[in-house]
Amino acid sequence: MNLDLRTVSASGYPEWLRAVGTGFLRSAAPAEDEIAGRLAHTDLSRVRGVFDGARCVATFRSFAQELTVVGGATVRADAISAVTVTPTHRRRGLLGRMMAADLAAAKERGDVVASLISAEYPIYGRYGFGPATWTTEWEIDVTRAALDPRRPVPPAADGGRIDLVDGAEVRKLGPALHDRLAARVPGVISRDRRWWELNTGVGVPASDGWTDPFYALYRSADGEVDGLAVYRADDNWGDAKQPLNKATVKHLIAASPAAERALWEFVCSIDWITTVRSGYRAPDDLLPLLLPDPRAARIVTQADWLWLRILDVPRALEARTYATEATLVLDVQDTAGLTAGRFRLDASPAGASCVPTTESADLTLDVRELGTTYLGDESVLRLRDLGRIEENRAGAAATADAAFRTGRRAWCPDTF
Ligand SMILES: CC(=O)SCCNC(=O)CCNC(=O)[C@H](O)C(C)(C)COP(=O)(O)OP(=O)(O)OC[C@H]1O[C@@H](n2cnc3c(N)ncnc32)[C@H](O)[C@@H]1OP(=O)(O)O
Repeated sequence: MNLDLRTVSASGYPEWLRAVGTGFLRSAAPAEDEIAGRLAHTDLSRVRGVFDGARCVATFRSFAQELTVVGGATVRADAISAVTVTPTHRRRGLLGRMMAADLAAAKERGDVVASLISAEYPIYGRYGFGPATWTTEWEIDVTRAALDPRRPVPPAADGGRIDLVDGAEVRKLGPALHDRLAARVPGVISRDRRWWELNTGVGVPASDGWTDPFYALYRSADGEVDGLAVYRADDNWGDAKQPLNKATVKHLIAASPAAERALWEFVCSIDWITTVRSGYRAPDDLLPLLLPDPRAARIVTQADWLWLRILDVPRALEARTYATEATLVLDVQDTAGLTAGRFRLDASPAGASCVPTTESADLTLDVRELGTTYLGDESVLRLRDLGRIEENRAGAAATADAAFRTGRRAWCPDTF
């Protein structure tokens, strides 16, 4: 059987998109408006498919993304999405072929990392990816949170204000707010204009059944837009005529802790709302602890989120800053041969230099583990104790841990 791996042409795109749906267990063919909308915003040179005759049986797409690293700089990521293999063609190495082609092209282009959100944990480690951020979702029983029901809309105390606005206002003001979030939170990924459009109902395929959410903007005392909460509410009444409505937060981003606290307090203060679903947050989000009774917040999801594959060790490690000064020789194993080698890292809070070396290694690790520790979210000591990082010099794991970790955890607010 001839299984032809190739980039997809505009005329082959509808068939490719149909195959994506099949892989994600959606039997309905994509509608015309969905095909046209996606095609207009897709770089076809980065859309790959495997064709069995005329039928597309495997799909893979990547696009350019900026990823914030520790210290606030960004690196260019090869963002991978729409990975599917039709069930009739699974486990014949099609994903392996598509991945090898895409990562080789990314390396050639000079991308520093590849990124993805993994559908299932066991899929991507074999290609050098490791989970670099985690996520937590809470469900809050507002009636148990010990919030004072008489309090006015926060946050009168700091002079800021909250306004409900429409999608057009969010498209205008959201990008600059997001830039400020990206400058301070490692793990944040870029959002282009289309992201803001699709997330405010513009260009959404009719079959998706868009309904407007509520958009709450927080402005600081000096009028700066410091936060945005996007939420929807359901309509649920108890038999005794009590409101039992649930608010589900779709997005909540803030450029200051004051804005973040104010928006959570706001969402937890809306009359009729007795339950708040937080959406996917950093595991150390302010949310549970800002409630007078944090036990009102129950964790409903805790899982790996953004996976990273380092493509260029020196550029990746030089792009970020470190909590302490440290000198470490890292022996990075990479069976795909994309960035293997021994590197001397001279790290400091101001930046780092990372160069190939022949000095003896302090730590030996697979590129997977480097991806997992890159944003400071996983402990080098823990990975050593799991047997995944080899400590060649006593104390090196503790030194690396102190340098790589961050005070607040990395967070990727988006999926792709
Ligand atoms: C970033 C994203 O888009 S995430 C979305 C990923 N897609 C899905 O989850 C949709 C449903 N699943 C699928 O379409 C397919 O199962 C895929 C794409 C995950 C895998 O495609 P395949 O072509 O079957 O993978 P391939 O044959 O190249 O497998 C390579 C190796 O990975 C393993 N593998 C592949 N998928 C899985 C899985 N879901 N769980 C565990 N192991 C897996 C294979 O067993 C094989 O192992 P081996 O090298 O030890 O023999």
